[in-house]
Order: sequence, then C-alpha cells, then structure tokens
Amino acid sequence: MPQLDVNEHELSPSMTETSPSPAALPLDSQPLIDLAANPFTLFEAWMKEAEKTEVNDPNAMVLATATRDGRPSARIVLLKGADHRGFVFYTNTHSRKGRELEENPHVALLFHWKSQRRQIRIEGAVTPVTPEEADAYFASRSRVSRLGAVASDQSRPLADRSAFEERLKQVEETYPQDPIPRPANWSGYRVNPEYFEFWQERRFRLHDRAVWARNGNDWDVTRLYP
Ligand SMILES: Cc1cc2nc3c(=O)[nH]c(=O)nc-3n(C[C@H](O)[C@H](O)[C@H](O)COP(=O)(O)O)c2cc1C
Ligand code: PXP
Repeated sequence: MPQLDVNEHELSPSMTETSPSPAALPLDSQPLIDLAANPFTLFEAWMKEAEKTEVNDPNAMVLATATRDGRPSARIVLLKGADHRGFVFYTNTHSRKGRELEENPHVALLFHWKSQRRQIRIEGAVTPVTPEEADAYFASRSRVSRLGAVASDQSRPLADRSAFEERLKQVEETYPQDPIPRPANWSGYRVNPEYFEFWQERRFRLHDRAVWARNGNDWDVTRLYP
C-alpha cells in the first residue's frame, strides 16, 4: 500500500505545529501495520521492541473491568503470560477487580509504550487459570511478595499501615521457611481476546490503526481512520 507523503509545505501553519512530546523515534519511519500478520505474533513483536526501550515494566497494562450494570474501573496489572490462549495476569480474587470479574468477565486491556509511540487495545472475557498454573507462578515470586499476598486483603480498608505490617510479621512467623501455600484467593485470569487494535503514532496525528476482530475461527482485519 503506498504511504501518504505528507509535505509540510502544503499544510496550514496550525497543522505544522511541533508535537508537544519530543520525538523519541522518527515518526513515519515505521512501515504501516501489516494486515496479513497474526495478531498474537504482532503483539509479541511489539512487546519485544518495547522491552528494549521502556524505562520499566514494559509488561504493565491497564486492565478495565466493569460491574454487572456496566460501571467501569481501571488499574494497572502486569502481564505474566501471553500465547495463543490469551493474556494472563495475577491478583487477589477478592479485590475490587476480582469482585467485578465475578459479576462480569468482560475486560479491556491497554498497553501504552511511550518510548515506542504505540498502543495495543485488547478486549475479551476472562477465565481463571488452572490451580497448577497459579501454584507455579506463585512459587516463582520472591518470598516477601508471597508473604505480602497472604497478608494483604487487597482493596479492603486498612485502618492503619502498622496493622498490615503486624500481619506481615505474623505470616512470616507462620511460614519461617518455604514453601508458603498459595492463598485460595490469589490466582490468575486469562483474557481470551476477541478484539485487538494496534495503534502506531505517525506525524500530524495521521496515525495508523489496525483491528483484528474474531469471527468464529477467523479474524476480520480492518484499518481504521486515525
Ligand atoms: C506497574 C504496576 C503493576 C501492578 N501489577 C499488579 C498486578 O500484576 N496484580 C495486582 O493485583 N496488582 C497490581 N498492581 C496494583 C494495581 O494497580 C491495583 O492497585 C490493585 O490490584 C488493586 O486494584 P483493585 O482495587 O481495582 O482490585 C500494579 C500496579 C502498578 C502501578
Ligand atoms: N500483585 C501486586 C499487588 C503487584 O503490585 C504486582 C506488581 O506490582 C503483582 C502482583 C505482579 O507482579 P509480581 O508477581 O512480579 O510481583
């Protein structure tokens, strides 16, 4: 597909204002998104590039959930697994997000990599990971993170920070040595994607957007206006 040749001299002054953010990467140096790509493979390729340039946590993603009646809430979680089955994160299942997922399994994920000037939107429904998967991931975490997961009633009111620290100490005394059993309310969810949108910034807000929407065993692929 031919690329739009944006000639600054043909644009009005207001359209040639400098972008407010510094151009970390030369915009428009990227080819247009390949609509023939497999969305999982493309996700992996973009993630690999983000891993090279993000200051930290390239796997951080916004997770949006909603109540049964559609009131949304959003927070960051870390992506801990991605393959053709979906996108996995771990959390306390009694947290606010866990309670919302119990009522309504539909979620949206959002990756924004400033250093890459890219975002990826993913939508789908969650299913719990297997207990074996959750056990294996829990066991891989640092000891203090595991103690913290046992001690924390995530998203519940905490009267005083010292109450949490006291609990942490008690948990440490209960489990002076490994293993620490995974709490029943600490596990993972896998988002099975129904929809991917890849977004690449281009000059003058003439961005490139490409959507993969699941259609049975296939994907309907379209470009969107920026
Ligand atoms: C970079 C980053 C990564 C995070 N990763 C996780 C995570 O993987 N799991 C998690 O439960 N909370 C994670 N958190 C904390 C959540 O954003 C949130 O505060 C917590 O899960 C409670 O959310 P909730 O009350 O909506 O359930 C992370 C926060 C940040 C800023
Ligand atoms: N749970 C909480 C409360 C977190 O804050 C994070 C990351 O910040 C995670 C889980 C996931 O990361 P990790 O398993 O690497 O600690």
